Amino acid sequence: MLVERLTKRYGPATVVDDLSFTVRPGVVTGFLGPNGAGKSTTMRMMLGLTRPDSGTATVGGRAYHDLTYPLRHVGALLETSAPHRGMTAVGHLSWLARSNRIPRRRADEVLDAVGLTGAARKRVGTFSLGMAQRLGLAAALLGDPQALVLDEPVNGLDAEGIRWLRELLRAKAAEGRTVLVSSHLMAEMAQVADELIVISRGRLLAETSVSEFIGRHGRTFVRVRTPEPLRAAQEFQAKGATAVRPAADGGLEVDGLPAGEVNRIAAAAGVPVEELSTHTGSLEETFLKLVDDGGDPTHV
Ligand SMILES: Nc1ncnc2c1ncn2[C@@H]1O[C@H](COP(=O)(O)OP(=O)(O)OP(=O)(O)O)[C@@H](O)[C@H]1O
Repeated sequence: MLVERLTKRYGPATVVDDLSFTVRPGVVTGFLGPNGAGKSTTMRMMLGLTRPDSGTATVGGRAYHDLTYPLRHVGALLETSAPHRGMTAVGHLSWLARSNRIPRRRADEVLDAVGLTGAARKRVGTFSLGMAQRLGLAAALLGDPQALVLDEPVNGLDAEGIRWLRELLRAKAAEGRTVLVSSHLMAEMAQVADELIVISRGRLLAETSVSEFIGRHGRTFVRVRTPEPLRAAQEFQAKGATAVRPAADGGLEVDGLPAGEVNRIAAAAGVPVEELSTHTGSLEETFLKLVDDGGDPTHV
């Protein structure tokens, strides 16, 4: 999936601003951004539901609206794609299948895949949020598409549902499919995504792997517990630490030195070390820091 210089304005507000990125097959790509960053608008433009002011979005080289039977190419879950409340789950999926010339048996198959076989004949209006979300995923999977575009699919799922979804997305990527999944839940994204596209105020902040993103923007420090924190802090600072902070538990956080070096410095100074570990900032911290840095792409 290729997004090239997409721009969308609503009145005076530019909600998607000259945005370009590539979503590769075979991996799960997380689409991250704070609320209102423009994720849903971008996904809607990728799916031909919102018209861009400029720029293009293509799937396998074709625009979504050029696909005769789009569900066979791209499966989508959007916040607004709720089926009619009076329909049964299987009725809704059968109707979708018919409209895209997909065999009717796929409705049963995808209901089974999302764990809704028991609710197949219930009216969608009676569904819990989690069940509705599973039905939305079933619709996305219906045409056995090569690409999936899922807007906040975790919404409404319980812990077991989230685990299930994570495995499903990984399995689809492992089959060589293209999987784009948006979320504002960073911790969740860190567990499921391989690649990240980060936007803020409609602009691209980062297009990178999760580990590279944390490595480049995350804060890595060494945590040391010692009965002589003052003397230890002086030693670390004298030997190249860029900062030494007291931690809440009475230990120290040392920036700018690898753990082995911290250990050697302490040993050479005769400072006893009770505990030594390296910490990497979580995706949550990393993301908030990046967005706080002003959302200026030159920071990346
Ligand atoms: N149809 C519309 N008319 C006017 N403004 C809109 C419309 N759709 C979206 N916006 C505005 O565009 C901005 C981006 O919204 P969008 O829903 O794309 O963000 P998002 O990153 O998906 O956020 P969230 O996680 O809150 O859904 C918001 O400020 C929103 O109010």
